[in-house]
Amino acid sequence: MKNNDVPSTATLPEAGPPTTREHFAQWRQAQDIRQRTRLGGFFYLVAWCLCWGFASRPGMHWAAGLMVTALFALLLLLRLLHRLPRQADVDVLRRWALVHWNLLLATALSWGLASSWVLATPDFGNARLVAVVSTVAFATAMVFTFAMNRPLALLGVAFLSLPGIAALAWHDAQALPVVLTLVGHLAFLVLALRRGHAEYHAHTAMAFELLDQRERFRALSRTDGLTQLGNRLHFNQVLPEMAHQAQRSGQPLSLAMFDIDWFKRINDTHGHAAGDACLIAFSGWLRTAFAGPGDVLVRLGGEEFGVLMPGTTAAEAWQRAEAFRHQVSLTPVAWRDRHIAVTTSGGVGTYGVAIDGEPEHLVQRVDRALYTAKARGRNQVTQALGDALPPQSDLPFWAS
Ligand SMILES: Nc1nc2c(ncn2[C@@H]2O[C@H](COP(=O)(O)OP(=O)(O)OP(=O)(O)O)[C@@H](O)[C@H]2O)c(=O)[nH]1
Repeated sequence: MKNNDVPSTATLPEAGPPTTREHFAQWRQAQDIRQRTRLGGFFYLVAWCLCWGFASRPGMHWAAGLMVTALFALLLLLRLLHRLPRQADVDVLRRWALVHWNLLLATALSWGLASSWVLATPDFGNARLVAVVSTVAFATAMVFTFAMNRPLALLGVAFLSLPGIAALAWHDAQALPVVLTLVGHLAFLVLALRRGHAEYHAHTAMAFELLDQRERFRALSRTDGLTQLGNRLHFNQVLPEMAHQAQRSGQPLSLAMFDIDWFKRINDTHGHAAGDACLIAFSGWLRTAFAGPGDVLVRLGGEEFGVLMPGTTAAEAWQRAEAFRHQVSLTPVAWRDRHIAVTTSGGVGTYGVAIDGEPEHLVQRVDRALYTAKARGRNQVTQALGDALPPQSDLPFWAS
């Protein structure tokens, strides 16, 4: 971002949600998957332990049972350990989601195979009911929790349900009503997934619209409509941040304030539209003259402008302001068939914790310097009291 523009929708704070539609959708999906996957792994482990523990002859299958327990414990651990990357771009998020989906599908397939073993093995006795009920619960949860990715959720449901249904149909002729009920439930889940998927993405799109509009309004509320520079609200927000940053980094932070001289006279002589043209031209000159990295330009109100220059010493700031003033005095504003001569007065100051304390004090010092420049006859730049004056050798030739 160029700092002389107010923050756009593409420049949210680091911790905020992404600001492009695709990035936001991917970010939100990853967040939802991460949040919704937390408890899932526990349920599979618990359901398996119930099946195994309530088998009528559990001792017969201790080795296999233990291995399945270890498998679900491992999958649970992997799901918990697979954390979301911070500040990730779209591709990183997409890859993360894919890896996590693989863990979810591996868990679903493991459950499908384990439950089919339970259902096909008479030793498990009443635990077979636990397996059927758990399968129904897991498949339903898969549809309602992970509807964001329809094909993968469908695959998960198939992994969870089909092995058990096949085992029941194959090994137990009396289970036909149960099999039919499970197939009916499966059909309901497919339909529910279709609707849930559409609703999930509609909701995400709406959330993005709201966020985007909020950012647009925020940027608009901080932009001056005539010059498209930041406005005073923007200035009031960035000044303390930049002062704090300067304090932390030990780098200087300078402020220049400019006021167009005899602006009322320009309005009265050439009309309000000509005055507006001067303000627009003036802001364009500011953009050209103060295009340093991190420079922040604002229209403080009326015909008054401010420039925050991070990493700029008092002497450098004064030189830049003085060079700008000189350039303005040489460049008339072309408006219709006229050339309107414009001059500006300026005040310059550098933030110092010892002198200023609060950044607002720097504004007062620079404002006073600006009024001194006006009082001394205009078309000049004055250094704020408390700042070190630039050595004479550093002054440009026209100012010495
Ligand atoms: N065209 C135009 N005029 C504006 C705008 N905002 C403020 N003004 C005018 O700017 C003028 C400012 O006049 P003053 O505050 O008296 O200052 P000045 O005439 O520049 O005199 P000094 O600052 O003392 O040199 C007023 O006439 C305002 O109406 C604007 O957006 N467009």
